Amino acid sequence: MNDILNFDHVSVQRGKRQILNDISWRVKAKENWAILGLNGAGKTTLLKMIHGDLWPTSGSLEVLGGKFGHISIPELKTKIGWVSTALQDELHPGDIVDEIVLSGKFASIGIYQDYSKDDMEQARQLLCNLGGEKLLSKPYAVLSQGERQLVLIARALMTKPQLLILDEPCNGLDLFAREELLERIQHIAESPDSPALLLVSHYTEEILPVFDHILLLRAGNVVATGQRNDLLSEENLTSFYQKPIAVQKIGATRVAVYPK
Ligand SMILES: Nc1ncnc2c1ncn2[C@@H]1O[C@H](COP(=O)(O)OP(=O)(O)OP(=O)(O)O)[C@@H](O)[C@H]1O
Repeated sequence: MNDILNFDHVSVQRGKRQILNDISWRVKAKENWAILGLNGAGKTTLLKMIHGDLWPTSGSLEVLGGKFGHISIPELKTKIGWVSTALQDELHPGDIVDEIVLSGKFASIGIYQDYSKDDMEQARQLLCNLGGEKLLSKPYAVLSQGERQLVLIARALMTKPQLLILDEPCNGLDLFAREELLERIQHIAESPDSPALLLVSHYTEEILPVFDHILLLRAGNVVATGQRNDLLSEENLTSFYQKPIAVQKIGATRVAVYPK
């Protein structure tokens, strides 16, 4: 089976600024990864590259078995689900939820192609599976932040992607909406045909156990990659953030961290 991602000495430079520096990172099939890094570490740049929105300045990158330079980027985009609050800004307030979900089939913002009854049924089913059945005919503008995220996840799943990117999916959610969304994500991860998941979050408590691997990114450099349980220790995170860090267990499997 192909790797999901294979970064081989990838760097990204803008002007004189090195945004990502010599990244070598492999994500194998069936692995789910979380990326941790402070503001400006380069997480969004990394995600944009995976999504084909920008190219490495040097090094070689393979996404879902296709090497950049040899693959069709529009085709790649249909294999990747993308959920981010930044995407919300691109939607039009008047768009109706079913159309937003359907647009995922074409990896576009509006619907520019014909869709079938089956597509419509799939969109409905995806929203129902996420608990959003009541949202189908609502305009996007009236949805709560949590509901908007559900719609974006349903949209991202329309093409049955091989990789689902969740860029700070809990941004702006209240305590309970966040737990609900995390439960939905857990549910997706546990389904037999789940895509590989890639999560970016600033908060370790959002890194569910299904995210079995972690990448620590600091100032454009990969500081560490490894198993979730190994990396989420006080010692590792103190060394990563370069400040004393306390790690507090939440329940059996999750942890919160804060500066000491
Ligand atoms: N096109 C560009 N030209 C110059 N600098 C850029 C460009 N794009 C990003 N940067 C810079 O690269 C750094 C990394 O940006 P990026 O958005 O990838 O960080 P991030 O880890 O996603 O941050 P945050 O957590 O705040 O979203 C930032 O300092 C940003 O200002």
